[in-house]
Amino acid sequence: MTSTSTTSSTTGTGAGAREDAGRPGVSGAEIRLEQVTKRYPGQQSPAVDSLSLTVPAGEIVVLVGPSGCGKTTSLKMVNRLIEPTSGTILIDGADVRQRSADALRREVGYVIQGGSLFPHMTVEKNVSLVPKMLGWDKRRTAERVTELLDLVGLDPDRYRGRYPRELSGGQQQRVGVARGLAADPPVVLMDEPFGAVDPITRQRLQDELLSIQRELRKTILIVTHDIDEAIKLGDRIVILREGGHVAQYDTPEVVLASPADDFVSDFVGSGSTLKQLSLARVDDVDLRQQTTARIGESTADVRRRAEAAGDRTVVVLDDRDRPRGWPWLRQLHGETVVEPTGDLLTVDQRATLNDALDTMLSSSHGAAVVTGDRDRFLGVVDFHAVTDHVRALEEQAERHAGETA
Ligand SMILES: Nc1ncnc2c1ncn2[C@@H]1O[C@H](COP(=O)(O)OP(=O)(O)OP(=O)(O)O)[C@@H](O)[C@H]1O
Repeated sequence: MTSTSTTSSTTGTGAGAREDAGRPGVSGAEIRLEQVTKRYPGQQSPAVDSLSLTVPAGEIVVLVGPSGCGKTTSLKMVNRLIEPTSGTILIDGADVRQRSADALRREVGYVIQGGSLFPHMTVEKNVSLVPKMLGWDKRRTAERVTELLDLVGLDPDRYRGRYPRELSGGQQQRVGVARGLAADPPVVLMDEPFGAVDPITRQRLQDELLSIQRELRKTILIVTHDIDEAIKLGDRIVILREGGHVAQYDTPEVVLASPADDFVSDFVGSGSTLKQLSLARVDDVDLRQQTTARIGESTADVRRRAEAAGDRTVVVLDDRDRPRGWPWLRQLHGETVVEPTGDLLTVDQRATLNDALDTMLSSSHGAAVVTGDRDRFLGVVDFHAVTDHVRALEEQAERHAGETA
């Protein structure tokens, strides 16, 4: 794979992108910007100057760069919240200027920082806004709300009637994501979607977005100023410098390993082993198998199974295979397994090893439970897995240094 760094014409270069387009399971549509310029009235130089960029269908592409480099302007031109001064933007090959407002609403979801929910509307009303504008009937809209709240990890019965002020920042952001996905658009634009929440919630929301994307395979264009977020979320990242000029557009691996120039390497920071942990995902390492138990199951049976496997803990699952607790055997009292209390720290299989490490450090188990689609249990990631991975990275680096010496 090669890295591209050109300001005039930039397209995805990695192997995965093109092969995905049109493949079953990909519901996204390609976005193409052709020499797009935005000159705000009264400004000497353009905010975005002749930007050309192709976002392949079904991928997450992240626009990242210093403040004022034109990220938000570029994003908002895609759904015409800002009109370009010149140039063309195509979605699925067709010019966005030819689309009616309704067509754009259907095709492009929009998520911004904090969810920006209407405070006087319930969660249900907020999520139904676009379907209503598109004339969906009540039943279809209500079903869609249920489906979406479930998808973003909010119990529909519990949350649909609540007002935004009755939700935490992270929950409001989840509703914002649900609203952006409401009309099932092939393209979703996100502007600093997780900027307004604390770091742990941010990590969870990022994991959830990756998990949702595994199911939906939309084309998602995200703006952030946080390079770690870009590395974690992006199939590809676009590093912009002032004036919306592309400094580099490539996969996070290539950007980290071979920054196009000093601007990129300064922006990305040094390629330490820890940063490399942001590139590896939990599902890149071997998960430890772990005895599981069901709520209501005989405690004696569970204990026998765990002891036979040499486990001192069990992961308790609900009827949808979602982890509910992670007690030590000595904490299993009574005849049957009950819903455990206490901390259960989970990470999504697409979480980075960096996030997993953070989670493990705050767990009394020195490990974290790994979940996949719809929060289903997959196994356990522990320090051994991370240290093995670091060792492999170091060996690889030494070999590389040996070859180039
Ligand atoms: N409505 C406007 N009128 C005039 N100039 C504007 C307007 N909106 C943005 N700009 C200017 O255009 C440039 C790009 O702004 P933009 O918001 O796209 O950058 P950004 O990379 O998203 O920045 P940040 O990370 O700080 O949000 C900046 O210099 C900004 O001052």
